[in-house]
Amino acid sequence: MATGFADFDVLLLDIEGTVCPISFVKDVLFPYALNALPKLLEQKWDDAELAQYRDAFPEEYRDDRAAFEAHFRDLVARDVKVSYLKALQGYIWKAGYASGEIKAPLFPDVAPFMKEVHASGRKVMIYSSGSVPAQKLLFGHTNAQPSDLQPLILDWFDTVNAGLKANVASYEAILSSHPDVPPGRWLFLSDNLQEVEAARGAGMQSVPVVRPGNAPLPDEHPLAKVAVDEFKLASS
Ligand SMILES: CSCCC(=O)C(=O)COP(=O)(O)O
Ligand SMILES: [Mg+2]
Repeated sequence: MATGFADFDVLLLDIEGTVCPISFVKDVLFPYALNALPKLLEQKWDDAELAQYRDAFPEEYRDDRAAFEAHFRDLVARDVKVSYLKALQGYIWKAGYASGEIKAPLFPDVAPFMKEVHASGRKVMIYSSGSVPAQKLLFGHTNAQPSDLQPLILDWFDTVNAGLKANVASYEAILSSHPDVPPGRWLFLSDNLQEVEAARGAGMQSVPVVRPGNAPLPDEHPLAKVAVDEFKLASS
């Protein structure tokens, strides 16, 4: 059993700053997509394969390659968590994971904790601003043993099927997709206090996690007192 938490039936995990360092997302994933973008647009601008991602962008960027690329770069620079950007990033990252250039560096306690929760018959689910396909790539190519942790994960949520992570309604949507589990039997872990507050607003248990590379939690915030540190998730 994990220490410090009330009992739970569902472990719902954020990704960036919770299961892996923020630097992996900001310094590896985002630059990979930015570097690959010009060639992709040059080679596939008119391809049906790219059309589903291109057509999800606002109308003013869909028919103008330069404007499209500039908009993509601007969204990434501002870390805007908009679904159409996240979908295209996930599509671009696929080649990086497949070639072995990208591998997700999970914090050392993550895989043991997920395995422990799964082995005890409880459920592990993911909720990230990254698209569900991007989440599956990440957990399919980790530094853990085995590298593919997808078999441990029962369900996946993003801004498309749940909504924005700071909104209480998004957690209510997640709860409604598993009506067999009462809200109080969920445990959501995230580095983001707004997300933790929103999950609590929907009736879930939720605490912030403290990780190397994350911004320090404000001392005066009541949730800082219940934050959990690295290496304390798993009992083993
Ligand atoms: C699914 S991996 C990419 C993560 C990502 O794009 C992102 O914006 C991270 O947001 P999170 O909600 O996991 O903090
Ligand atoms: Mg996060």
